[in-house]
Amino acid sequence: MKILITGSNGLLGQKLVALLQPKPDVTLVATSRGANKLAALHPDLRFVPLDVADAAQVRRVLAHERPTHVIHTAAMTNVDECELNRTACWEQNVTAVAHLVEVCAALDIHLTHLSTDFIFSGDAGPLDEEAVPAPVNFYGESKVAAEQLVRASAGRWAIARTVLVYGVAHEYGRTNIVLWVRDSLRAGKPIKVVADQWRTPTLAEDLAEGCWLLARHSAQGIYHLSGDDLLTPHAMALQVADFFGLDKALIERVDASTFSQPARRPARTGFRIDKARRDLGYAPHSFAEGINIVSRQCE
Ligand SMILES: NC(=O)C1=CN([C@@H]2O[C@H](COP(=O)(O)OP(=O)(O)OC[C@H]3O[C@@H](n4cnc5c(N)ncnc54)[C@H](OP(=O)(O)O)[C@@H]3O)[C@@H](O)[C@H]2O)C=CC1
Ligand SMILES: Cc1cn([C@H]2C[C@H](O)[C@@H](COP(=O)(O)OP(=O)(O)O[C@H]3O[C@@H](C)C(=O)[C@@H](O)[C@H]3O)O2)c(=O)[nH]c1=O
Repeated sequence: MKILITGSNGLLGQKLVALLQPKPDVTLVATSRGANKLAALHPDLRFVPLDVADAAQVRRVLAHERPTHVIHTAAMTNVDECELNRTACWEQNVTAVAHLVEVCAALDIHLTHLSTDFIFSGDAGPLDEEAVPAPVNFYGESKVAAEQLVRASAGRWAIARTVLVYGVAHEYGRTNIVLWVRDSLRAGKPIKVVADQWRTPTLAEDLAEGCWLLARHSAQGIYHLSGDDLLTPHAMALQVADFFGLDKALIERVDASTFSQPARRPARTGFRIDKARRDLGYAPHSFAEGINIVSRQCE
């Protein structure tokens, strides 16, 4: 099988390259906007520049590469930036998906599309695949619209929804909950962490494995691929501090009454992953194991 991934410079993209590149029965094509960040790590990686918001590039690259599967990870993932720059958010997260859906259906390419718990209101969680979307921020709205395009596709598709992904990436501009807590406490910096949001945080390597399982089986439908521990960010922060032996007094427990971000966050999400366990054999690490794995990758 020939797998083309979009957003290969991103956190999930980098884990997919690390997972798929060594597989003898997979021909891998990594694509992303801008220069390839993985050339030094994977010198024999086939990399093709692809801005998925450009319809002509999508058509040209997919027609030339002729993958059997696309794993679409590229997106604008800064939720606050999406709230403030809605045009760019819609371009990257919706218009781009319209191009991919059109070409994948025309060329009979199986499309795995990445989606999020942020399509939900956060009124009740953890959620299974039957839950009804009701987003509370613009990023969530864009990802609902993207799912609707994929679900209306005439082609073969799977939607992989995930939650609060954490891990270590190379030359990576963004942080995530585990690294942000560890690095803040190591620097002696006090942090305010919410105790009224609920998530099932996801190790990036587990998400990559779940996406591989979907592609390998050319699975069809919606799958929740997250961790299985339902935790608040405050509880996560305490676990990170304990693991690395850092000062928990620097962690201030807050809630929505005193902590807010430019974009609203859904309060209670998190996913039930029974369907992925049953259908795919998906088996994520616990949050504690995930912190341990991250610690072994860090400088
Ligand atoms: N991270 C998380 O907690 C969660 C992520 N998800 C979803 O999973 C997917 C992967 O997330 P993650 O790996 O964390 O995201 P990252 O932000 O780490 O990576 C996204 C990558 O997509 C690239 N990109 C953005 N726009 C385009 C474009 N038009 N063409 C090509 N590449 C583009 C970015 O490149 P550049 O650096 O140039 O911007 C970036 O490298 C996304 O679809 C996201 O919505 C869902 C739930 C949780
Ligand atoms: C920055 C910050 C975050 N938090 C909490 C809020 C939130 O529950 C959690 C993560 O906050 P962040 O703003 O870093 O991440 P956030 O934008 O909430 O992460 C989201 O990213 C997109 C891509 C998704 O698809 C979602 O699943 C989710 O992972 O940590 C604090 O408690 N204090 C803080 O100072």
